[in-house]
Amino acid sequence: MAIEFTKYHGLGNDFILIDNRSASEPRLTPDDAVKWCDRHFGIGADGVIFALPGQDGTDYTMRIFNNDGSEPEMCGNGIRCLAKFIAELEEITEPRSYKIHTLGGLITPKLEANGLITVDMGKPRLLAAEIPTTLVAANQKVVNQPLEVAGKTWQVTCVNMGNPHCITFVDDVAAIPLETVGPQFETHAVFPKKINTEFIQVVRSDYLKMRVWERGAGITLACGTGACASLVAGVLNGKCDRRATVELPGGLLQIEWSEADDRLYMTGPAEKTFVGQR
Ligand SMILES: N[C@H](CCC[C@H](N)C(=O)O)C(=O)O
Repeated sequence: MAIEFTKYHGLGNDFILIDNRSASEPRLTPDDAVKWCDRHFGIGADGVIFALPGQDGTDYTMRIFNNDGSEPEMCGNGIRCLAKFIAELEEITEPRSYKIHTLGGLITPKLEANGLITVDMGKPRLLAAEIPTTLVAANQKVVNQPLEVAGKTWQVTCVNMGNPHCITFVDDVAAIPLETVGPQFETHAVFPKKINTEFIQVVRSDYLKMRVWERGAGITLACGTGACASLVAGVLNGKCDRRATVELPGGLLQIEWSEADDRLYMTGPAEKTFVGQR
């Protein structure tokens, strides 16, 4: 039987969204996700996102499969797309928040009157055991630590935003050979659950430029959890303010790491591109 889907993107980080409210398990398997995400033989996407019934008092549950079939804990651009998708399913037009259960914890996106979505992304986790990584002792933070990748020593900072991130500050993000170094970071032995890798150029203390190699998806045009992790890394290294614009190849995100509650807040768009069935 054909399955309906809606295609969304958050700054070019694109997803196939599936209405999964009638079942507690995703309607597609990880292998299906690989086929559906193929940009030549399938629909084409960075991942598949399922709107499942809520649990533990939440409105909904989000599960996501990367386009390699792996299942990450969280997705920042994806949860903005999910919020808009749900509002469409519920025929809601006025601003409202949703409590979403994810494998990375409770995440709360809020539809704003201006069409943007502000997401409470929760608190960063900074200890090596929480990333996870074996780069330093389990109870230590990973800030500005040397890591050998592709024959070069990089100074890295690691942050978990539900999913794991490794951030490196560089003078010119455009000069980074992402296709070469990305996979070698992703599968490095010090990251037992693999890693998302962000390269950051500090333009001003309130403006960062970012490129990303995503775990399970490769080069994407934007990464919401990565933008949050990168701002945290910038603050930890004394390179940026707690509120900054992050410029990604797909567009801009506004990120704040609240001093008051230690939580990250991300504001950005989500756009519907088409509907279909397969
Ligand atoms: N590939 C990521 C999940 C998607 C994250 C990204 N698209 C975002 O917007 O946060 C991972 O395996 O952790």
